[in-house]
Amino acid sequence: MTPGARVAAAIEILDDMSQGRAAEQALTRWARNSRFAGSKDRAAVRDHVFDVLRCRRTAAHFGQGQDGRALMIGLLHQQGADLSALFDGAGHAPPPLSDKERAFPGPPADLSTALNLPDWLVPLFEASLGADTTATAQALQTRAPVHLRVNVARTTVLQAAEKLALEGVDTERNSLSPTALTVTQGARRIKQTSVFKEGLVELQDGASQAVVDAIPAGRKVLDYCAGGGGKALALAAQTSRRVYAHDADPNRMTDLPERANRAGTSIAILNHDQVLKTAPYDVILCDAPCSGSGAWRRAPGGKWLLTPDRLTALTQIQDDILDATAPLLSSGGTLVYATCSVLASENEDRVAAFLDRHAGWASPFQRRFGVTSQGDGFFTAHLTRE
Ligand SMILES: C[S@@+](CC[C@H](N)C(=O)[O-])C[C@H]1O[C@@H](n2cnc3c(N)ncnc32)[C@H](O)[C@@H]1O
Repeated sequence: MTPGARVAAAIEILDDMSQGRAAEQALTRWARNSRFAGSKDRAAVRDHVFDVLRCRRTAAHFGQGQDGRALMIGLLHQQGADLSALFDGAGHAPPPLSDKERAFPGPPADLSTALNLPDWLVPLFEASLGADTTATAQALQTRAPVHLRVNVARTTVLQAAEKLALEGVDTERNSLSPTALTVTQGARRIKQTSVFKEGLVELQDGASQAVVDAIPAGRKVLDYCAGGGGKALALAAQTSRRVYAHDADPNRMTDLPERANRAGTSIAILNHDQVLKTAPYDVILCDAPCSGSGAWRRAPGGKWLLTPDRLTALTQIQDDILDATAPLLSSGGTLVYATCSVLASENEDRVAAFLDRHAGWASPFQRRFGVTSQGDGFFTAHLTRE
């Protein structure tokens, strides 16, 4: 496909999404109907669509509209692309720009458009992030870096990096975690490498790894919101641990046994009754469902779907999860709370509310991670009984 044809495909997909289809569904639908598209074409089209999702408001501002064509014109204008070369009507490229489309407006005057955030979220970002608000919102508009966790139970970081380089994946050390590598070249090849297939590395964000690194010693560990199991696998790589995984939605853990097997470790999956029967635990990790605002580079659709009501509902779920797990902790154990959110209402406020509800508890450790090249926005707090 020509660069113009890739833009036309992104326009088609964005228009499909305006009918209520999720990005992944719309991309899959397009790919199914476009067998001529090679893997590089699909990746380029996907990048266009996700770039728009990260910068939807400025794209609509510069493109002077909300449809796929306007959004792509606005995005490409922002990116400094040569629009007349892409919109030339040749082959499958979109038709040339009209005079109106070429009359680009100046920069947006209002802050929420400039920051590419919904209006209601700007005060929450400001209250949570203060002077870091603009930098965080801007970071959320960029493509997410790719990080790997080296399975140090099976290899060293140096050996993994050398083997990856031989298979065309270049990496450098990530400052947030001693097990983390940042991919600098060849990210799309990772899953085809023998290093990945043999379980020597896993895809995992740097800050997510740092959250696990900070978890205190303790043999019996319950990952209560295990999801896909990224953190459970990182915990299981610490050979001193026995890791149990639970999730309210067991389907989310379907791949976990196979991933644990590939990593040469094992994780016991527990349903709710088994969680109660197996208690107490030395450590309980509550990587709670959250807005995902620290990871909106990866899943930008969430930025536009979050509502004030949904955020309030999430904070109630976060409180409920902490209340449900606190009694399952052994004496001297640590309850670890974590989110990939940058909002204080999901982070420090939840810890404060927990301490208000539970006399005799303290939070000896809290850490926030900003949205950077080294990791997503995360928060973690340790809760202990005094
Ligand atoms: C942030 S994700 C977990 C990500 C995972 N820990 C990882 O590192 O890959 C949150 C998970 O919490 C689960 N969840 C939601 N409500 C829950 C509840 N009340 N009890 C347990 N898990 C819950 C969701 O199904 C989701 O998989």
